[in-house]
Amino acid sequence: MVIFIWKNLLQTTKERILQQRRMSVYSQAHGYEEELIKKKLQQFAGGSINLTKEDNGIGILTLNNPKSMNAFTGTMMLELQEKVTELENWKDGKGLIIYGAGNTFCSGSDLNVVKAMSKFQDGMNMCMFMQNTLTRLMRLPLISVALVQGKAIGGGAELTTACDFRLMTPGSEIRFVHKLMGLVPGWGGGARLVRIVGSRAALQLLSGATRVDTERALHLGLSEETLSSSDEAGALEEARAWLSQYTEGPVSVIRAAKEVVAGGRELPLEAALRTEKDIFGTLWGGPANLQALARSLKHK
Ligand SMILES: CC[C@H](C(=O)O)C(=O)SCCNC(=O)CCNC(=O)[C@H](O)C(C)(C)COP(=O)(O)OP(=O)(O)OC[C@H]1O[C@@H](n2cnc3c(N)ncnc32)[C@H](O)[C@@H]1OP(=O)(O)O
Repeated sequence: MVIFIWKNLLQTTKERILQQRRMSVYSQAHGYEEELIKKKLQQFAGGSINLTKEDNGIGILTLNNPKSMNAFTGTMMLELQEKVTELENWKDGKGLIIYGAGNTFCSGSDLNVVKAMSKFQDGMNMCMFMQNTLTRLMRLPLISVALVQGKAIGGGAELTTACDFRLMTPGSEIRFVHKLMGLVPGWGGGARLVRIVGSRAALQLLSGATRVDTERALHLGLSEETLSSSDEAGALEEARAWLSQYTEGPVSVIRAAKEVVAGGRELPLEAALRTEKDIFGTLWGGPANLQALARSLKHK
């Protein structure tokens, strides 16, 4: 019995590691040294990333380092990776809201970490670590929303692009300040921005380090909506209500919808079509499908 449980546990762990690798961009083959960068990031402590999983299937991820405008310390980067793993294993999840504590979103990497990691290989490893984490976040079978209050700067702006949608509160802004630091985005925010706003607008935002206010974000399609609340509790409630219009319904169907879109977003057409067929197959003749067929089929 003990051997059976042990073997099962090993198998599950192995499957999880394989799944994480499948969802990531970089491995050792790309010169990525994950254990080394994790050890280094551990040295820069402070703040936290908190996750609450609500009964309605919506997860709330809080960036919590308000004294530094929620800048990412090393341990926050590590915690973000852990929370993404937890979300990958949350089978009842349908949606995710990411927001920052203290009425502001995130001011990117902690500048103390940036300064201490100025060696080439450290920068490359940190870049690959964050790209892996944010790619896995983007590929979660959850409909995700970045709730932008205050400022989303540098890596904070990049994080918003790893979500399916962005909602902004009055007076908030998104700004890719990398040019002003002699850089370009490194957390995958440049590549994702092109897919959200198109290459011309993305080039303007990166090469101009342009402040994107709520009006411009709406115009560019970077934001879905400007919320009416400016305070944390009110904005969070509005974001929940906005998201719930898309997360209402059976878990299997909502997650499948996200997976089909994620495939369509990233894969060449034929591969996306095959992915869609496979996901369709998981629903056809399933409980949600049969229940719907048994009900009235008029969609008035
Ligand atoms: C490798 C690039 C990386 C990436 O994209 O991958 C990055 O993200 S690099 C970081 C990019 N971000 C910045 O450069 C932000 C720098 N900070 C600012 O421009 C301002 O602080 C701002 C606009 C975020 C907020 O300005 P505001 O006037 O509203 O507040 P304060 O400046 O007084 O800030 C309060 C407090 O927070 C500290 N702070 C803010 N951002 C960071 C940060 N990224 N790292 C560390 N600390 C940060 C700021 O120093 C103040 O602390 P205090 O002790 O009061 O001086």
